Parts: sequence; structure tokens; C-alpha cells
Amino acid sequence: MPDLVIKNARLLIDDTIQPAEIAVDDGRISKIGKIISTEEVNQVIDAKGALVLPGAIDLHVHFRDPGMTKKEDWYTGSCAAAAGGVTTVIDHPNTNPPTIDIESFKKKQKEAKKSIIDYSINAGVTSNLQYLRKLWELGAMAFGEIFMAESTGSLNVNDLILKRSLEITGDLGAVACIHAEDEEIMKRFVHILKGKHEPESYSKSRPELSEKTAVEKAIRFAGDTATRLHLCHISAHESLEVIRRAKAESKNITCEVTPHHLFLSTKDWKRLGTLGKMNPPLRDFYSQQSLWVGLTNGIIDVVASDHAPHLEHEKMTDIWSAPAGVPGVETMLPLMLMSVKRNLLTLKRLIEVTSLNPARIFGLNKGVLAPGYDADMIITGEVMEIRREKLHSKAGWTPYNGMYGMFPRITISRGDIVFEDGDIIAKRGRGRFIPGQGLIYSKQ
Ligand SMILES: NC(=O)N[C@@H](CC(=O)O)C(=O)O
Ligand SMILES: [Zn+2]
Ligand SMILES: [Zn+2]
Repeated sequence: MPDLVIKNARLLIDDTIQPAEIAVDDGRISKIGKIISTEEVNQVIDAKGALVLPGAIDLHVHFRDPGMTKKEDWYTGSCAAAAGGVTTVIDHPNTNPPTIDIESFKKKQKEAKKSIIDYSINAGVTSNLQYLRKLWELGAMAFGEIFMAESTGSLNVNDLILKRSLEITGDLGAVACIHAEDEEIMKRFVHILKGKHEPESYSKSRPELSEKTAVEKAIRFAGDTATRLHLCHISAHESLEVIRRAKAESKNITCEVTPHHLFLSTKDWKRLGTLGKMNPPLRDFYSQQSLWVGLTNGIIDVVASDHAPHLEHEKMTDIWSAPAGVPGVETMLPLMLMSVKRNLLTLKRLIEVTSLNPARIFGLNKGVLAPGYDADMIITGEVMEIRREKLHSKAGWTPYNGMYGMFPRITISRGDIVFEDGDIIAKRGRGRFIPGQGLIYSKQ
């Protein structure tokens, strides 16, 4: 008998939404269909005819732990994720200390034990090239963000290190996640604009050209190496054209877009002021629209939050000194579900970009509602107004305040209910470390 049965669910099966029941055994889905009797089942959840989806896999979060736990920690970050229907996160290395050697990797693993959902940890790239193999064997999920330009944490690398690191990640068979902005171009524009203090100047200081140039360079450097390139937070229509061409030449590339570049644009500078600062910056309507096109036509593979919590008072200063980044892990899936409701995206495509593709890129046994996969899923709930005081991140604010999202009623991680009707009900620390392929192979 299964441990858990979800009855009266509706699922996307073969491109149509169908009524179904889901049985879970030992944390994994054991059956989907019409389930026999529920008599001896430990737990039955009535989905009440709601849509059930795989939990989102957010492959780009900054949970700030260790070192910046005033902004976020693994417990609060993972609660925010669960409340927003995210059941797995991949944390990026710009913490303090940065995750760039054995000691710092183990330190992050120790802190991450607070998480209520499953998680992976990426390793950073600086001049630490001698440690990359070891970090891979310790279970790093991927490398990066590898920063081609200055962003939070100042882990930016020069061309030589970028090139060499791509050779190494290629040899290892690892994914290299790239923050693609061109440092030279950016510096030139910042120099011209630094006398201007209206927040909008920030978008001009890191122009589309800077991203496009860096994307081209990363693709060129990856060249004939076996590196699997993943381009983070693509924001400019020019970059999409470069990626489209590279994909047409069957280059091994994937890319992601963030909710803030999909749902916000330079028009929001007026409303947000310095809170609207992030890297790459807010773009104009034209780029914003091209991201939606890229998402629907398959040029963009993934939606990831780049959850980058900073406190409101830290952001309320001069545009040039405010920290860059916005929180987003809790609002990503609700906003995306809203765009399905508004016919901007199909449900099938939503599941691909938030669950299926992230799982495929990193080889996770997640992201699919089918027997054998981890029972990570959400039962959808009502459309609600996004209100900052209801969110779980320590950031305490959101750029989407007052907008609408379809939030989960219940979030399930490996068969355990972790969030239900507005409450976190998971035990702190129940999340598991999901290692990358390097650990798996080095143990064989
Ligand atoms: N996106 C941002 O503006 N900031 C991120 C770093 C990053 O992703 O570049 C952060 O960690 O604060
Ligand atoms: Zn970045
Ligand atoms: Zn980031």
C-alpha cells in the first residue's frame, strides 16, 4: 500500500489536462492513474480538482548563507521556496566565504542542513583552478555563476581564467553557468554616466551590447571544449539572437531568463527607484517582449529566479552604491502560473521551463510526475495579491508588491507536505543535499 495518495487531482498528461490520482511510496511516485482503494494508505490528500504540477526546480538562487545571514539563510530561503512551489534549489557561490575551495564548500554544506527542501550547491571560479576537480568530486552541482563582470561578491574573472576554467569544466563533463556581461564595455559606460544619479541611468550603464558581447565571448571560448554552457539571466534581445544561432549550430548551450526581466522593465524604475537595481539591469519593452518570444519558441530553456535578497534599507541609497539584486524565489512560479492563466504561455511550456528542463540539464531524478521520480509537487491554490508582508524571505520586500500570482495551496517534497494553506509545516533540516555527477562517479 502506498504511503500517500493524492486524489481528485488534475494533471497534464499527453498534452491534455486529465483527472488522475497519484500514489507515493517511500518519497517517490509509484503510480499515476486511477488508484485502487485508499483504505490502508497512511495519508490521503484531496486535491479538490486542482491542478497538480511538479515542484519547480530553481537553478539560480543566492541564499546568502554562510556570511550574509542578515539578508537570508538556508532556513528562511528554503521556506520562501516551499511557499512559492519551489521544491529544489541550486545555490550560487558568491557567499562569504565564497564557495571556491574544499573548506568553503564543506562549510556551505553544513549551513545548508537547515533547508526544508532539497538543494544543490554550485562551486565558484576565481583563480582557484587547482580546486575545481576536487569541488566536482565533493558533489558540486555545476560551476558558477562564473562572473565575467563585477556583481555581488566581486568574483569576476579575467579572460584567461574564464577560458581555462571552461576547458576544465569541459574535461569534467560539468555545466559552466555564466554571468555574461562585458566588464570593459560596462566600465566605459559607467565612467560616462557616473555623474547622473537618477536610478534609470543604471540600465544605460550596463547596456544590451555588454551582455551580447559577453555571450559571444563565452560561446567562442567554450569553442571546441566539451563544456556545457549555461547562460544565466539573459535579458537582451541581441543576446537571444546570438544564442539562437549557436543553438542552430548544435552548440551545447542552454540559457535562462528571470521573472524580473519577464515581468518588469525600464518603465518600473519610477515605481521601484533603487530597489529596481539588479545585474543585468532592467531592460526596455522591446527586450522584455523578445524574452517572452524566446521563452515560447524554445530559445530560452529555463526560468530561474536569481533570488538575490538584500535588505530594503541597504538598497535605499545612491543608485551606484546600492547592492544589485532582487528577491524572487517565492513569487516565480505564482507569477508564471498567472501568465498561463493569461494565455502568455502554455501549461506544457511552463512545466518544461520550471521543472523538466532544469532537471534534464543537471540530471536530477525530479521535475516529472511519473513513476520512479521524486514525489516533489504542488497542488495549486487561489490567485492572490502578492503582498510583501506575507512572503518568507528575510529581504522583507518584493518588486512585485500588488501584482497577482497563483500560489500553491500545498507543496510536497519527497512525499512530505512542507507547506499547506499558508503555513510552513516542514521540519527544519529535512531537505537533502543533491550532489552533482562528480560525486556519483568518483564513488564508483
Ligand atoms: N543579480 C544580481 O544583481 N545580484 C546577484 C548576483 C548575480 O546574479 O549577478 C546577487 O547575488 O546579489
Ligand atoms: Zn549574475
Ligand atoms: Zn545570480
